[in-house]
Amino acid sequence: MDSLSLSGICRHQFLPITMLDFNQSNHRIEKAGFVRKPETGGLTITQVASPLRRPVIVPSLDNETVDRRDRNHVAWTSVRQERWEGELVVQGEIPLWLKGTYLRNGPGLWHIEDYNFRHLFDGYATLVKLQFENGILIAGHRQIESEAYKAARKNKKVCFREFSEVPKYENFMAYVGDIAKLFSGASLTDNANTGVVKLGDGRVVCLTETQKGSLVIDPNSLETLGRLEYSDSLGGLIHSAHPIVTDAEFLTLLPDLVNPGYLVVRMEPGTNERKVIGRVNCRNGPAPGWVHSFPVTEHYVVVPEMPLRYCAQNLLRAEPTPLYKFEWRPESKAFLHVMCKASGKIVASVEVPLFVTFHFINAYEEEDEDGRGTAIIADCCEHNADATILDQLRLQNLRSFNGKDDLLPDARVGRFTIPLDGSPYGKLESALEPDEHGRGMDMCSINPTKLGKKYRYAYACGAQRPCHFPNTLTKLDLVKKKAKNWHEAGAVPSEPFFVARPGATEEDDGVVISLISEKNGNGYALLLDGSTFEEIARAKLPYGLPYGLHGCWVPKE
Ligand SMILES: CC1=C[C@H](O/C=C(C)\C=C\C2=C(C)CCCC2(C)C)OC1=O
Ligand SMILES: CC(/C=C/C=O)=C\C=C\O
Ligand SMILES: [Fe+2]
Repeated sequence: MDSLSLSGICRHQFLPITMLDFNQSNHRIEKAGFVRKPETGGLTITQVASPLRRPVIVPSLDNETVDRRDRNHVAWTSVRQERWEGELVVQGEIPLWLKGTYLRNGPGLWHIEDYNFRHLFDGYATLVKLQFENGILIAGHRQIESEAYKAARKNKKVCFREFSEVPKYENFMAYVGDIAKLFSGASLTDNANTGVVKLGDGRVVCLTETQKGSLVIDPNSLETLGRLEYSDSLGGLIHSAHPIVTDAEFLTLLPDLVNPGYLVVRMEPGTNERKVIGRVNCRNGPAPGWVHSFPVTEHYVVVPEMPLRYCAQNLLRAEPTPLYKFEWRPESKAFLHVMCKASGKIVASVEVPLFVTFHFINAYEEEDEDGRGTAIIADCCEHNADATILDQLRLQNLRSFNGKDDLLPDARVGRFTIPLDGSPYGKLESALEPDEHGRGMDMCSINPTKLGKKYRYAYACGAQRPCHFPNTLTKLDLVKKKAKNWHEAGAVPSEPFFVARPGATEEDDGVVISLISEKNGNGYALLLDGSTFEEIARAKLPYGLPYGLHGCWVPKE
């Protein structure tokens, strides 16, 4: 679908409710109805029209006026306008019990003026919503108004330190000044582009790795309401991008880069105060391992100490390194620490084989016949101890897929066994044969009622080779050690998100939601049955959206 046909389709099928294009402040309009192609730096002019017959952006990396659909996948192309909302036409049937809003966050804008970002994780946050009620689906997206995003729009340049992008310094003194601001956190980004969570008190918060990037949003309008200011004095600048959030608590890890270790903290609903449960000192190495996520069981928090360590030197650099703010330190080894949630005491600390993970899937306690805990099982999307996955997520690599070369490094469901009898070593094995899911594995969800408990099913993205990025939706049966894969040629699906049917007794009784970015530039919301993993509904969006990372469910009360 091109932008000209968008106008017709929108009026008849998508019923746009609101729309705002980027042209008003972000991109120069050469003349009415024409825009400079923003990602080229070239002068090619493309005529476009929007549902309201105002000019909108057709982002392209090409320097010629060609059909961009053949060249650059919409998954890796900046979102074309600031916001949109409208009702979608549904093919199939949305279950009537599905009442609420699925929110998905992710980096959706990878350029400022003519400057193009390099890494997937640098993009300014785009929040997407799918509101389900009575079989009707209203969709929308909107940019999150972080200080970093607003400053970049206003000043037409990167103003804060992002995942890999840093502001361009006019001279050495400006660089030194910015480094000084790094220690206070002032120069760090608040671009909350990673996840979105609903706290027990109803607040909905978008998150990233920086603590200042905890932004409260309105789940209906997607408006940015303000920063969640933590009222404690725990300090530190960073935290895990994936807190464990339930109606009862918000648990997270605060890495300590000065005295290598992690604080395990807990925040009650209705407060902004995190309280320390306990501290884990690193067993090895000059800095803590990256804690993008961590798992919990019913009684314990598992703190991972990966050989992929934060690196102060790389943090200070003006240009990205292959491992960005991290470094690979195999000699520092890998450990898992187990902390009792009630007492803060460390009950186990074991060395494990080297590993690399972004995402833990779940964890649970194993017991003997007398109900005594014998071990903890912790599952994660494990990248075969190869940190190069981080560099594979450069946009140039993602955009360069030609349908032939197979560049996605192998990954698996890594299953750790942590003995609770004082043994010094833990085990790491594949939970199922990785060929079951094409040796790709990331972006996982489970039935939230199984959090910290023995579970059977997980949903994630696997791979149909050849590919550069996970491209299947996969249901994992961890008991039968089998996977069922959904795949559509050329499509990039985002994290399959499981929503349980109210009153369900079976673990997989529910739906799985994903947003699909298609090869031809289109996109749709997809609903699969959680049990059969067959399609139950899909609804075409007015235009394909960029890839997004993590989501949450806000039930309608
Ligand atoms: C994954 C993933 C990437 C994205 O990260 C965003 C930022 C701003 C991360 C910044 C940093 C590190 C990754 C390491 C230590 C310092 C700091 C600069 C805060 O969010 C994600 O979830
Ligand atoms: C997209 C991704 C990690 C996202 C982190 O939040 C990993 C994909 C790897 O295969
Ligand atoms: Fe993540």
